[in-house]
Formats: sequence, C-alpha cells, structure tokens
Amino acid sequence: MASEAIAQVLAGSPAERVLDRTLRDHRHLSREQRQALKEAVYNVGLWRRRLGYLLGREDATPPFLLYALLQGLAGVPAKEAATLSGVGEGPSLNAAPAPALGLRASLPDWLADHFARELGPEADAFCAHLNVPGPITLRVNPLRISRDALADRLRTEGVTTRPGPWSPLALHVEGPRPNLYALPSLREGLFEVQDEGSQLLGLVVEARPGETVLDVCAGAGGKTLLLGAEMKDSGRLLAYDPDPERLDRLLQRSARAGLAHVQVLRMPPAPGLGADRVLVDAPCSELGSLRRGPDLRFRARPEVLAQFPPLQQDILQHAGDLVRPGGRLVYATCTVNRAENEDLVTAFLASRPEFSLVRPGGSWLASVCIRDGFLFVAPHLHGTDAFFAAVMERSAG
Ligand SMILES: C[S@@+](CC[C@H](N)C(=O)[O-])C[C@H]1O[C@@H](n2cnc3c(N)ncnc32)[C@H](O)[C@@H]1O
Repeated sequence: MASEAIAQVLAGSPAERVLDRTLRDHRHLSREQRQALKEAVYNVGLWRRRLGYLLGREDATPPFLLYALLQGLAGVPAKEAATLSGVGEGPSLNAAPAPALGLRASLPDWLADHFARELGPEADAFCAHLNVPGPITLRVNPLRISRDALADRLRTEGVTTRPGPWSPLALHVEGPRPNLYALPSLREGLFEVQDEGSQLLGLVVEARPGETVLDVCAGAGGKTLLLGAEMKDSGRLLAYDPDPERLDRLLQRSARAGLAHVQVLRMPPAPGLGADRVLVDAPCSELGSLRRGPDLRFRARPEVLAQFPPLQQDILQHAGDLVRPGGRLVYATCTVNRAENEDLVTAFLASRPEFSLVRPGGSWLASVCIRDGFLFVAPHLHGTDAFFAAVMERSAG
C-alpha cells in the first residue's frame, strides 16, 4: 500500500492528497498503521534524492527507496528493513558523504544551486532546515483575548503552547499535532493559524486605529485580519484580490474574528486613494515555505525564478500611487530570490524618488530579523518560514 502511494507521489501527485485518498480507501488500518503509512509516504517523498544517492541510482522503485529510508536514514537493521519494505535481499548502500548540496538536502540541483547563489555559506543550514517540518504557530486575535489568556484557554482544551520569540501575537503548539479545527476557541475567533514570519509581515505595516489601510494582495485575509486587529476594528480597512473565492473566505474569517470594518474590493482600487498604509503581499515563487510539504520542491520548476518580477513590479508601482504623502508602503514576499526581493525594491526606489526605505518594525522588531535594511527571517535563523519585507515611506512634500 505504501509503495503504491509513494509511486503516485513520485509521479507528481501532491503528497497530502495521495495520503488522504489512501487513508480514505483503507479505513480498516490501525492508528499505528496509519501513522507508519504517513511517515513512509512523507519521508520517501521528501528524501527521494538522498535515497537515490544511497542506492546509487536515481530511478529506484518505491520498495527500494523505502528500504534505503529505513536502513540508511532511520538506522533500522538491514534484514528488518528488507522485510518491512519487501525487497527480499537489501542492497548495500553508498557510505560516502553526498558530494553535492542537492543530494545532501534532497533538492533538485537547480534549486540547490539557486540557494547556494542566494545564501552563500548559509545555504547548507538553510536547506537542512527545509527538511524539518515547521512548527504549528497560532496568532492570537487581540480583539478577543490576550496571548496569555489564550494559552490558558487552549490548555483547558488539551493544547499546550509556548510564546513565539519574534511576534508578540505568536503561540507555538507543543507536542503532537492537535486537530485545531475542532477546537471551540478557533470557532470563537480567538486565534488563526499563521507562521510567525507571516505575522511579522503584517506587523511591520504598523497599522493604527482610525487610519486608512489597503491590503492590495489580500488573498483569504491572513494579513488583513491582523491589520484589522491592530486597527482595533476602526478606520477604513480595504482588501483587494483578483481571486473572488479568496475574498469570500476573507469575509467569513473577518466575521469570525469580530471585524466589522473590513471592506472587500472586487475591482482594483483607483489611483488617488491616499491611504496611510498600503501592504503588497505579492504573488511570488514561494520558495520560503518549501518545508510545508515534502514534495513542493520537486513540483517547482526553474522558470519560477523569473516568472514573477514583472507582475510584482507592476503591482508595486500601482500600489505606490495609492499611498498619501508621508504614508507607508510595505512590499513583502515568502520567497528567497533577490530578483523578487532586494533587486525588485531597489528598481522601484530608483524609479520613484519620492519613496525611501525605512527600518522595518521601528524599535519593537529584533535587529536579528533585519538584514541590509529589509526584514528577512528564515527557518535556519528564526525557526520561521522564509519571508522578506521592505518598508518604504513616501515623502511628505
Ligand atoms: C502571497 S498571496 C497573498 C496572501 C494573503 N495576503 C494572506 O496573508 O493570506 C498573493 C495574492 O496576490 C494575488 N494576486 C495575483 N495577482 C494580483 C494582482 N495583479 N494584483 C493584486 N493581487 C494579485 C493572488 O490572488 C494571491 O491571493
């Protein structure tokens, strides 16, 4: 059963979907068997390149990959690993350290090369952290409850948490993954699930009560909800996205969070809005969240590196027209790619002398979250997914 599911993942089907389908089709499995199946599919899907290296062939079949996982990475004795994976006699595994980053970290070579160019000596540590599942992080809804009170409430619901180190709104879930969506506290709008780095992107907007704030790539509202809470549900909070279904979800989530002042825009906002703050949480190559799925890295294509900058520059230029003199413009992505981050902002600033870069997060953001004047957080440094943000101010004159 595991081999069949692994074969589907190797052929390009999303691991989550394959697992869901397989578990649905085999409801008789015990809890332990379900867990074993999940681990086999997740880990072979993730480690396929490293396992291919151990076996000395890139085209190994699922039972052999499973054998290499059990024996080579999990340290199960050879005979037992062979029986469990059904390969008969287990082959001997390559004992030499993998010579290339792509093989060590189980990444396609183009992606490993990209991270090596982007991060230099940090690339190994960054890539190693892409192979460790990220924590489950919650963002408290301060309109409804404080962070400490939420932690107490969650404890009564059987969930233990600890405060996040970077965002004052973050709680990390400890222990086994709970079914958060079944918790009354979620239904009551006391929290949202949101990576701590993603929380920082919303917080560096520094939206204040009574202001006019525009979230121009609002999606389903991950940042909009945070902005609304920061504004204490006052002033004017506008949310635009070209995807109508995401905006529908945003409205549902706003209602749950107790936000009455969110105004959804179904058409792009017209120039001259004069907003105090505009957030561009841009569509991007999403290389900062590769640890969120075992197979995301194998489904990405090299073309993605050059796909977004023209659209991002276009969105940012239009967003610049919507900021009032003296107002702020925040550009953010969840990727590690200078062409979409530093270079894109530098080109924008060169074309728009009325904007200048300011330190993100004023005095509250830890300086280890700032690199070259930009917000930069990453799994190997901060335990978050990787995010980038630039905070810019429009001159008052
Ligand atoms: C990174 S996602 C935003 C996530 C969202 N802010 C959140 O926190 O949940 C980027 C969004 O940009 C939207 N988008 C794509 N093209 C756009 C455009 N031309 N103008 C504005 N938004 C666009 C996408 O539909 C997508 O929802």
